[in-house]
Amino acid sequence: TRSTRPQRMLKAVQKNAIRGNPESVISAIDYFCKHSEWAMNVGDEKGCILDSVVTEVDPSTVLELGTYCGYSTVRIARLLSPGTKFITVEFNPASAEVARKIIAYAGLQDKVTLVEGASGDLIPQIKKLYGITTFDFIFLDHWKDRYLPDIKLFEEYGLLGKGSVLLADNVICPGTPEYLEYVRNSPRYESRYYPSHLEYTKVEDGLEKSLFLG
Ligand SMILES: Cc1ccc(Cc2cc(O)c(O)c(C(=O)NC/C=C/[C@H]3O[C@@H](n4cnc5c(N)ncnc54)[C@H](O)[C@@H]3O)c2)cc1
Ligand SMILES: [Mg+2]
Repeated sequence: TRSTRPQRMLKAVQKNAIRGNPESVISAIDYFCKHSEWAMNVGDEKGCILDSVVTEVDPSTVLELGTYCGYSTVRIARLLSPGTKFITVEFNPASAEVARKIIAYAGLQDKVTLVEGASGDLIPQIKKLYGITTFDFIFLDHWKDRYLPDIKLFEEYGLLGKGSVLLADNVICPGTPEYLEYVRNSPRYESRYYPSHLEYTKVEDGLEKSLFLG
């Protein structure tokens, strides 16, 4: 049967990247997306903004919603200090399997806990299951209509602390209007928009960084 795009992306990583070298895995995926098949990774342009925010926050606890193939997982994990707790959530088993292999190929499997499931089911259990009280950094890149309900779950379950940073992909394209309206108007957040482009295209897109004020 025909392979899937994530499987072809994995093949490209295994063929073109150097095992244990996260930079080469990132470059191999970006090359695949630019020259073979577009895929919905955060990409190199927005990826550099992601890198700078992760470096600035230097988090001890990280949550990513929407692992997909693990591209942003690798970008984030390669920057984390030893001992950082990093959970990434993916509900499509096929995507999760490809992501596990790409993360392992980059040599970052010991830094990442990939949880298969839906964010809405997992978030209420994170404290109990993983002993995490609050997240220092959260990257949202899953279904766009889940951003708002999930940030409300973070608040409800006390997973945000003063200074927690949320970074949301695709706030322009595909767009997350309700989420943007919420974080930009809530007195509990200080938000800033980072203009960029939809991965591997010239279409306008950007990231929204929101600081939880407590
Ligand atoms: C019109 C249009 C279409 C597409 C684009 C291009 C474009 C550009 C982008 O950067 C994009 O991030 C997206 C996009 O749709 N991303 C959705 C990403 C989903 C992945 O996350 C998984 N997932 C989805 N909800 C959950 C959830 N609750 N719990 C756990 N995992 C979840 C899925 O299993 C997928 O692995 C699209 C631009 C414009
Ligand atoms: Mg995205």
